[in-house]
Amino acid sequence: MDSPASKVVISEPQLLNAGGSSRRKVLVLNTGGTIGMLKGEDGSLKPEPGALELRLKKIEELNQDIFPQCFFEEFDPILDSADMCPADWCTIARCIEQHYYDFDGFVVCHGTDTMAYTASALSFMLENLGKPVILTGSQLPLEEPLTDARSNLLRAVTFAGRADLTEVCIFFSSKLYRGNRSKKMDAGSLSAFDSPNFPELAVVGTEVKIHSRLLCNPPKGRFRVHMIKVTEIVVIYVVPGFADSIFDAVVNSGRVRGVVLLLYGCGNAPARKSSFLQACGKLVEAGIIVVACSQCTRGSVEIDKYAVGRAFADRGVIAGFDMTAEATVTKLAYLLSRGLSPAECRKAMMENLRGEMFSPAKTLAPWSVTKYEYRCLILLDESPGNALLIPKALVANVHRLGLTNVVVTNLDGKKLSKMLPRLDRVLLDAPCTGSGIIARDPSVKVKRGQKDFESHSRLQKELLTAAIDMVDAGSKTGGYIVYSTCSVAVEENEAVVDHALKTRNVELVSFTSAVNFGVEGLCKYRERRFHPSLNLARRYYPHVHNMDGFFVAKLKKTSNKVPERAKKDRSKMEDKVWGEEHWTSDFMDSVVDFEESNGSAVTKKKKMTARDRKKQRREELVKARGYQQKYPPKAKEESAQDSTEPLRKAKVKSLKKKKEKRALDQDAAEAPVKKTRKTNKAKNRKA
Ligand SMILES: NC(=O)C[C@H](N)C(=O)O
Repeated sequence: MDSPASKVVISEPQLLNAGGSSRRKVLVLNTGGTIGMLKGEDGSLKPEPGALELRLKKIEELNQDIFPQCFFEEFDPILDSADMCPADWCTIARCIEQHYYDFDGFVVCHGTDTMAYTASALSFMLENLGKPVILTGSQLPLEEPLTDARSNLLRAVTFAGRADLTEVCIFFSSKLYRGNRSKKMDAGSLSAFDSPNFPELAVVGTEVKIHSRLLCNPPKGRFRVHMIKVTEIVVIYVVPGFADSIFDAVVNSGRVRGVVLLLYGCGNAPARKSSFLQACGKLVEAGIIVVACSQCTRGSVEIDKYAVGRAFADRGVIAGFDMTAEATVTKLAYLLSRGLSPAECRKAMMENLRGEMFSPAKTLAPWSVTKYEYRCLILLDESPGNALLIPKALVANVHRLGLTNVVVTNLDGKKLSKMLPRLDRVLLDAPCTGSGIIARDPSVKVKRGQKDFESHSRLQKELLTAAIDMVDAGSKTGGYIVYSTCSVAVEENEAVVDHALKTRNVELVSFTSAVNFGVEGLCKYRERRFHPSLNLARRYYPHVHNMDGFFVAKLKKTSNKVPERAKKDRSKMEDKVWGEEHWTSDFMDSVVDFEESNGSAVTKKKKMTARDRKKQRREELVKARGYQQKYPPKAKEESAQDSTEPLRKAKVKSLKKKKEKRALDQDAAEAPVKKTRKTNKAKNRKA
């Protein structure tokens, strides 16, 4: 740390653009680099204080609503990044700490040459970071007409305004990378960066594609800043036939605290020449942390894969797995600066702290397995039996979780229990209707019908039963089944678990204290009743928990025996024979005759006569014409009687009688006239 550290004049940061204060606020901190350089008289590029701020203020687009409100601060002096040192990383970290609660995000303008080191260092120094810190720069100065600075900076600012990013990133040439995974790969290209062992977090094309599942989880603790004070770290790039005696100098100096060895391939070095091996042993004995990284940009160090590598592991050299050299060096410096003992430091070096590596050690923690030799089987529910297509997102998730020894298959999940030995744990994230994503995709409301819920529920019950059958109840490390769906439907959640509780020897158990949010599973829903222990399951709702709707239940298998299923009543009747020879008098007496009055089903079944049909049609017609409403039946109190039918019949009868009588009277009245006419006619004829 020989060069003097830069300072940030912490005053009031300068506002760069107009716009309402309702916009998110981003602080742009210029540390230097080509982005703000100007050509000197000799034609060489030099950092020019104030030049970047001036240029930025002229960018009209920054005033548009899509950009956050930007404020500006600058290093004093601003530096070519080749001149930056850990003290400058501390200056950046301090500036962020100072303004942490004033801004929603931070952009650090930085030279490209050591940007990956600064990004890695900041990722460790800023513990529990809950806001985006985006480093960016350019290969050409902002002054140049065809510069890449402008688009890099404008994009970096928009990413810094996002609430879902809570980590240190590098944005360069249309891609957003995790800071401690990135590397400057090209000295001349405008796409200078890459993150060789980890997918990019976002890609900018005609639209921005964020790979949300790769992002670091929001922090659970308070934001804290740690400074890097220990810088006595040596990086040795191993080449064939080099002199081992230089190691003595390292050991004898008494100052070196850490050594990063850049070895061949997956962590190999010459072991036949025992002097190198012995020298490494001496370093470890002296309390120096020796970490092996690879000279290859892609892949991971597996120090014990080859005999030559194993010899180093036996001497206490630890693997840096798939970390970049930049991340390894800065992580080592950070851990040593935190005052950890060599043993603690070695342990932490192999743990994944900020997404910088995928280390088995870290991922084993939630699985509470102490060895690395475990296997994770991932079953895809896509097209069972067809050629296996592993989705990119799955690969990315495996990386994110740091899973190793993963087997992916698309065999039929219901048959899997017969193909595998008993397992310790199974996580069944069952295929579901996805009703929980309603907030993100409201179209599920119309896409899913009752049949989907029923069919999914059936499949889920089968899969959960199969998953339980796969687990060994006697497992010392597990015997657990976790069932989850991204649905909020009772049919797909509580009903499925309840079915498992009835058909297998399992019980619901509570989650660890880490799962400290969500609401309890339902024990009753409308007419349905579930096992009371279903309150141990957890439900998550989009409108309450600000996430997709989700259900999760943890089951512990209590026995490998499959319980006898309770027989249904009808099974008792199976041995009854309905042959004629069994029609004994007793049997015939037991037959129940349904009375017409109370056996509505029987009456319904009675064949309708033409008269009945006519009557029914008439009633329907009357109803359709609304006569009932216009002339409601008077007999309200009459309805209190058993039936209105006899009354109605009596009324009809009397009406009929009246009608007949009237007709007779009419006939009687008409009859003499006819007679007279007849007599007249007869008289006439006679005459
Ligand atoms: N493109 C650049 O920014 C390179 C410059 N030398 C720097 O790292 O500061």
